[in-house]
Amino acid sequence: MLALERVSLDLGPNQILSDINLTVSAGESVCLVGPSGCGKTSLLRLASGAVEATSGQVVNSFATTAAVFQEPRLLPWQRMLDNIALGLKARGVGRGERLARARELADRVGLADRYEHFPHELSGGMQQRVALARALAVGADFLLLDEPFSALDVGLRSEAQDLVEQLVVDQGIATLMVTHDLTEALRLAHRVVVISGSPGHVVFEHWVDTPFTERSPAWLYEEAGHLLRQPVVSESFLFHPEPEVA
Ligand SMILES: Nc1ncnc2c1ncn2[C@@H]1O[C@H](COP(=O)(O)OP(=O)(O)OP(=O)(O)O)[C@@H](O)[C@H]1O
Repeated sequence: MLALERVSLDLGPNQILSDINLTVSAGESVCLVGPSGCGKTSLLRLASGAVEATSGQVVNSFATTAAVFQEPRLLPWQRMLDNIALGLKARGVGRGERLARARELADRVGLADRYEHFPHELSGGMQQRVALARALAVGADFLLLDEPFSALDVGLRSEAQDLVEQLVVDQGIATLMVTHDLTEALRLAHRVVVISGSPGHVVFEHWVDTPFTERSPAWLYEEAGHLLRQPVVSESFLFHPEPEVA
């Protein structure tokens, strides 16, 4: 389980996050949405242990946490299988065993015919699937996903979402995912958390009770419409221009 209790974060002179209470339970998928700059990535960095809270408590009791970012961050000089096996190498797993495991994962993310390809020989969507397989290779029971599909076109994006849905539904992997896209959040989450303001704080939480199999495109748009009718949610998504200085 991940638990943030009354967490605040200052970076330099600025308070970025204020009084955040947030939990992610085993097997739970939580999506964070909110306007640009409200501190969503900073919250993931707190969850990963990359930064420390200025006050409050962050407890991550998942066995293995792994992260996937907006850009795939693959090693360009390594073939696809070696990229997937990177974390296993760092953990001292022998070459034969780690490549066997990497092959298994490449098959699972639909890249069975690309074992020997270098990253530049793969499409953006394929590279992102490699990044996901690399996170899974280390046996992660908790995935931090920072807008992992925002650079993909609509078709690839939907494919990648299917993959995350499988991880959540079939394998019970817990996820904390940042997205700008409310329909993506509604498709993949058990719970949608809206963050807003400066400093960022949780303004709304929405439990999605509809089973994953029943979340059709029509349902997603209707549900997003419902959510956006909540004033606190629509205000978060509105553009607030900086007041002009005379
Ligand atoms: N290392 C840092 N030092 C100082 N300020 C920082 C640092 N990193 C981020 N910030 C500031 O913290 C605020 C929140 O940034 P963060 O990237 O967490 O927001 P976000 O909600 O993920 O934004 P976006 O949706 O645009 O990716 C921003 O104002 C940013 O400028």
